[in-house]
Amino acid sequence: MREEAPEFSHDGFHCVSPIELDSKSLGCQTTTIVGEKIFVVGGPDDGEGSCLSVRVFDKSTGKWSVPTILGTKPLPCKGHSAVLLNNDRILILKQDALPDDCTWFLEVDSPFVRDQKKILETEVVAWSKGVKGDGLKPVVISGPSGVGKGTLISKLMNEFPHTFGFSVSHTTRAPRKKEKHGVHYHFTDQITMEKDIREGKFLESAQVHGNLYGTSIEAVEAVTDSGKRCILDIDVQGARSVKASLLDVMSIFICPPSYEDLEKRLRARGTETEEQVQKRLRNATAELEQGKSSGLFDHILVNDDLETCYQNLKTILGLNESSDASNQTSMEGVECSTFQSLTEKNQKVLIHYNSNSLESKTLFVLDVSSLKGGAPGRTRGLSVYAINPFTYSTKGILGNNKEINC
Ligand SMILES: Nc1nc2c(ncn2[C@@H]2O[C@H](COP(=O)(O)OP(=O)(O)O)[C@@H](O)[C@H]2O)c(=O)[nH]1
Ligand SMILES: Nc1ncnc2c1ncn2[C@@H]1O[C@H](COP(=O)(O)OP(=O)(O)O)[C@@H](O)[C@H]1O
Repeated sequence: MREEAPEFSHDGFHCVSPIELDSKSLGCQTTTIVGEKIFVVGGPDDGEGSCLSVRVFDKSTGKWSVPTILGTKPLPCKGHSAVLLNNDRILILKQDALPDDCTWFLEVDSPFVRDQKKILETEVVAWSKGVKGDGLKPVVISGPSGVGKGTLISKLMNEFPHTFGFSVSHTTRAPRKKEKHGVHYHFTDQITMEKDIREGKFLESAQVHGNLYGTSIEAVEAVTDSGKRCILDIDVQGARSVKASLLDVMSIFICPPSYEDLEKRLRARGTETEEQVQKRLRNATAELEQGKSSGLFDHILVNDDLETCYQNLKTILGLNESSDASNQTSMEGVECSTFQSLTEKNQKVLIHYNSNSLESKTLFVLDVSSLKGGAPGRTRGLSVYAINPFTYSTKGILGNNKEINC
């Protein structure tokens, strides 16, 4: 599926049309046609591997463009193969990548990309890493200031360090004494943050207690890409925005046993001025009303006795004392170093190896019929299984297939 397109030129970088490229001498580049557009992934090899750059040729206007690219980008690789799925995303299989980093999706017309195109009024594509199995939904934890969200999250992360990762938000509020930049928050200023929000870098953002807070897409993807379940500590407005977004989450609202207890905890923490304490307590009334009544949250927990609340949280999250549910998302067993091309038919993608290695290798099929999630975040539901190349014929599995080579 290759088509003529004129010479691409952007910011002084020149590249011949996709049809003329010689992948051996110029590095790995794939072209994929989606309706009126041709998506070109990768470019001339600069000696450090292809950076999987993306360019788009619009057949209707005859113009090239470099789209806005959302999501965490894949690390460079020696080469890749590409195949279009569902007319809205391109499956990219990286060569010589670690097993849990070889399967990626470049969304070109998914619901998230369509939304972002409207907001940003430009060509948009989004990267999303593919993971085996259903993975686990990110967890949103909300509740009024001082209710104990941070305390509960710390306990969870200490007990299950390999399972959970914290989504580090951005905020314009000043750091507290023990808070570290990049660990508790990315501390930033209003102008920078507003610019980043306009550029589509944030999954959600809200004005809370007089400061701007927000979850960047990168913050969530950094956690999910490390194979951990993402925890977001965000306010009720943020929880509402996330629920309305395409990120599929589990949401939990934490209540205090009483308003008086909340006030006591907030004052005992001693991190806010009296004025800030008053503001947080005033806001707590509305937050509690919204949190409890709107059906916004999947679960509501009362944090009276800390240990009891923590055990209830663990039950909701499906944890028991001895299990650390990490590593559920690895793609172990998939050999990414020697494949040559992909063939797709009926939502199954066959990974072809070069003929020399075929005799000693097992073939793998990626079943993409039950994909879930996607940008922003990972694409879950990928199933991988091996087939014996000597007992199955390619045609038998896939019928008359189309093939896209690197
Ligand atoms: N919407 C949104 N709220 C956030 C985010 N990060 C933190 N918050 C919320 O902002 C509020 C104030 O947070 P913070 O200043 O750390 O105070 P604390 O909750 O009293 O520790 C809390 O309700 C947090 O859940 C974010 O990225 N987005
Ligand atoms: N169940 C509880 N009982 C008594 N104090 C608590 C409880 N949970 C948390 N705290 C205390 O309340 C204060 C506020 O908790 P924190 O986790 O900072 O709240 P949040 O993150 O929701 O603002 C902290 O000093 C914490 O030690």
